[in-house]
Amino acid sequence: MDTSAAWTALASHVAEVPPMRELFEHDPDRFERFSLRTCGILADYSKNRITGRTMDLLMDLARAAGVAEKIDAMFQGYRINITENRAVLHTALRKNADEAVLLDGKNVVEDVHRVLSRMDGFVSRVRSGAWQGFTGEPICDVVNIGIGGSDLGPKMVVEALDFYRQKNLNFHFVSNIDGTHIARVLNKVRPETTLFLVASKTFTTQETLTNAHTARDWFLANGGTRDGVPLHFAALSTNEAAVRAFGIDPANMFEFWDWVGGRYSLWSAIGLPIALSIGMDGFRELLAGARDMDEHFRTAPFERNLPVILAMLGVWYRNFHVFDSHAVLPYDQYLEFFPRYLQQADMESNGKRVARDGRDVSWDTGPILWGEPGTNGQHAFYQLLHQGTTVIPCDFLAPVHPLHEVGTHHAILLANFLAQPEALMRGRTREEAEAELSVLPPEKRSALAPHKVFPGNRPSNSLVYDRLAPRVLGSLIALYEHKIFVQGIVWDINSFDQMGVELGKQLANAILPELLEGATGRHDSSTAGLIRYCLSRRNELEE
Ligand SMILES: O=P(O)(O)OC[C@H]1O[C@H](O)[C@H](O)[C@@H](O)[C@@H]1O
Repeated sequence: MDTSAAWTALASHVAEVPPMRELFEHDPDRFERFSLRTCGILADYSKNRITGRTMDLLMDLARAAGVAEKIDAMFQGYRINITENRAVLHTALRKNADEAVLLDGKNVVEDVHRVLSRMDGFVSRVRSGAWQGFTGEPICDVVNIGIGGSDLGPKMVVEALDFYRQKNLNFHFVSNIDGTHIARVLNKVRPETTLFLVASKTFTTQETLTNAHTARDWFLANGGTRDGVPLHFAALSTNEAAVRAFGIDPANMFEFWDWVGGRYSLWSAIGLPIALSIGMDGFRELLAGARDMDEHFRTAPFERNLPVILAMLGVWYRNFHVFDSHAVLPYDQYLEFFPRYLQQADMESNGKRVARDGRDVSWDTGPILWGEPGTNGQHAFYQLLHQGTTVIPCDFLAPVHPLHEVGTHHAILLANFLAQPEALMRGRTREEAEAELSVLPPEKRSALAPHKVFPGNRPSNSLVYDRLAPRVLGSLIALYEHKIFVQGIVWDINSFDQMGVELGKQLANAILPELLEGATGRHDSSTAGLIRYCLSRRNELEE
């Protein structure tokens, strides 16, 4: 990859791009040239270190990497997850019922809509109160027990769309094996009125099964009856045998399939908490928004294709400027969990070091992704964004309209949302800094001025949508999914496995009996020392 003509051309082009301030001064149409409206989102990518030629070269690289062919292959259900020999078909989860996607000769869209209509029935019964707990009371609290993709997506969307939530239902998400997590939730709910959704693609995940057992024990110890279990426990999974073995009736299981990656699963039965919160119509709107973006991604020419553009800008920074991280900064409190959700989507997908053929890559792959809502972040880490020695490309997101009616908050929020990318791009020169300090005596001025200089030329994208609603949220999430996909193609990695999470799990399984039985196995002196310390300190504390 890094020896291709497109790659080499980009490598020598880096030095040719003037600072952004200059580019804006010389081109009054820069915003028009480098912005795009699609799927309810205005994306301004003009505050990037790019010229028209940069974009041409980046699109050459995308073409050389075979992005167009790979997009087709994904949508058609080819087994592009090569290490697991699986298709990658989260896009089939949002197809209309009259469309078809064939996998091994079977139309998977039929399965998708069969499960959607089962979800529909369940959702309306729970929301209307027709679904009753073991004492005949309706459900008030839904506790989703899952981790990773079986937690982050539904949790992020339920929170993001809380405005649309049916207000007599409350949602809780338990993921961590740390018992504190479930204990705190169980303290807030009543067994009579609580519905537990055990969400796990594999239904073998230690955290989820442990938490689910704890929830069931709590239910039975607090007045719940064995006959009542089916009224209070449902499973969202691909693994019917394991669901049965756990004791959940398959009638209460909402199914999905191995061609849905965990981090791409919120569109499947894993989205049941979303549907319970905003209703099935809202959930279908979310799917429709993702479908809008799928269509855009599949059909728009690369030059006007938002996921491709954002992906290639990311490649530009990661590989040709060697910037390590990428910040996602929603100026929308409802998107509080969006960066955290994207961490799994992006870092589990593209945190890879071998190419598809198993050879070590000689180029950088996925960046560190992180972020917090604005304006909070401004009062925490933006100092580094503006004046630190490292450059962090940012995505700023904001709604034009708020979903509340409190005072002038939204204008202030938007002013900040607009000012930060401007400040990052423009910076402040030494002369400007000195001019601002003109009231000071010259020696004080020159002592202070360097601290007030902002280098500027720091890149960002701004994404603006009307107001946060299911449809545009669906488009936004799918935008990032496809961006990650394109980058994985360019980096020639398999974005769809996650083998890097295995080793730690295996070692934890080896250490657990040592902690329970008090014997130390074979470890390096650091790990052995820590185990010994924990065991002896625990004994002392328990005395
Ligand atoms: O849904 P589950 O099978 O319980 O998996 C939950 C999570 O577990 C693993 O650690 C994977 O790295 C994640 O990709 C996955 O989302």
